[in-house]
Amino acid sequence: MSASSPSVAALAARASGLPEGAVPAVARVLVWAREGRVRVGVGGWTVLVTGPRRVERLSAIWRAAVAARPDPSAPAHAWVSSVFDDASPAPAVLRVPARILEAGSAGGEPVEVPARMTEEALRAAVFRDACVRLLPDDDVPLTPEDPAAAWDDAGYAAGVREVLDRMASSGGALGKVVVSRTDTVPADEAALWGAVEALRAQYPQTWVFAVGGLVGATPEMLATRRRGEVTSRVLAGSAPRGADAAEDARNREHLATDPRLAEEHRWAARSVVEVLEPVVELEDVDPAPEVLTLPNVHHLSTSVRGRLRSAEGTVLDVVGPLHPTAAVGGIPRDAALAVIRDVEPVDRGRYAGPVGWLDETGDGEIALALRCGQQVPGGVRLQAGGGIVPGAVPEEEVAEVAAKLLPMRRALGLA
Ligand SMILES: C=C(O[C@H]1C=CC=C(C(=O)O)[C@@H]1O)C(=O)O
Repeated sequence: MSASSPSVAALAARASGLPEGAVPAVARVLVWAREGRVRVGVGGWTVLVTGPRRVERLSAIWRAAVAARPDPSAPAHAWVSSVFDDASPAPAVLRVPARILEAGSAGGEPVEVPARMTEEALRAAVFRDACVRLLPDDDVPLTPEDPAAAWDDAGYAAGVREVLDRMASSGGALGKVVVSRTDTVPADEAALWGAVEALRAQYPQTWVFAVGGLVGATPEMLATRRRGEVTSRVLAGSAPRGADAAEDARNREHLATDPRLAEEHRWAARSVVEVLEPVVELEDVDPAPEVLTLPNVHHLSTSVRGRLRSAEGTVLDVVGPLHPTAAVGGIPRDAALAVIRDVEPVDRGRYAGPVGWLDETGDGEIALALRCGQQVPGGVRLQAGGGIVPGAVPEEEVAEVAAKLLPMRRALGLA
């Protein structure tokens, strides 16, 4: 980031037309940032969706709203953040800002991103769906929190053991379950804005986002769609960063060669390839993984790319059947989901759900909401998880999740 590029909070204040020094609430601002470029959206409308097939319904609502506008070909832009589990009481969110500003790494004046939506068009798009609420502003109600229900380290280790027991008694039917935990910390608005800035500066390889108070820096891209081209970045299998260069190289080498981690990764990559293949002409149906090194952790990473077989739909229609991938759910998917619902003490809400943006053509970028925190009354609920496969060691899993919580803890000034 260049010294002359504005902070995200300053950009949001400017987009909101606030006086010098005033800053809007994080939960009301939309952010999407990567490698020095940042977009913020403010004002506009909020669509809240509950019930099944939320990602596909968000796509249908967006397409209907675009088509219902006076000029359906004019630019339009929305942010989305869906829940991990369709059974969650928390709503999926479609935010349509009234104003969008973008700033680049080269500095210079922020530019206005043209976008035109009307309340009438959104009303026309949602009126048939009884499980949808259209709010006439930028408010996304925060869900109350019960930190007493959350696991501590010992609770998480016990949860991992429970999952390993269930795998053993499944006779091999249950191959992988991603288990996650929460950590609710106090944070005010200034700390959250500071976190957005710190994540941008420290994790340029990730996508930094804020939607309805869910703030994070995710390294995992479910799907991008751009003029018929689709890409996906699958992550699964992790190793800690070393304390020095030699230990770091050993950890990286272990990740690149360990058969259990390779198997865990292959499952996750296969689950994405199998879902995409019917709708995307893939360049390679058996792509090889690489090691992605982030400041806090190494990951096995596979890039999948190809061309859409049909121009219909939106990036959310690509994502709907993919979610939840084995990187956040497990294998087999439904059995793993049932275990997650049963074992985890706190509903995931929008953690590990699809998060990103899309435009009037249906193009966009939808990542997985990982390495993030959800603003709750008085603080932020951080959440991270890890893939559990037979042979996993609970204490190592505790350490892995701590490493994944670190970006947010550090960004909030807590570590
Ligand atoms: C579920 C998370 O990470 C997933 C993504 C990458 C690597 C993972 C792993 O190695 O277990 C997880 O599947 C999380 O960060 O909360």
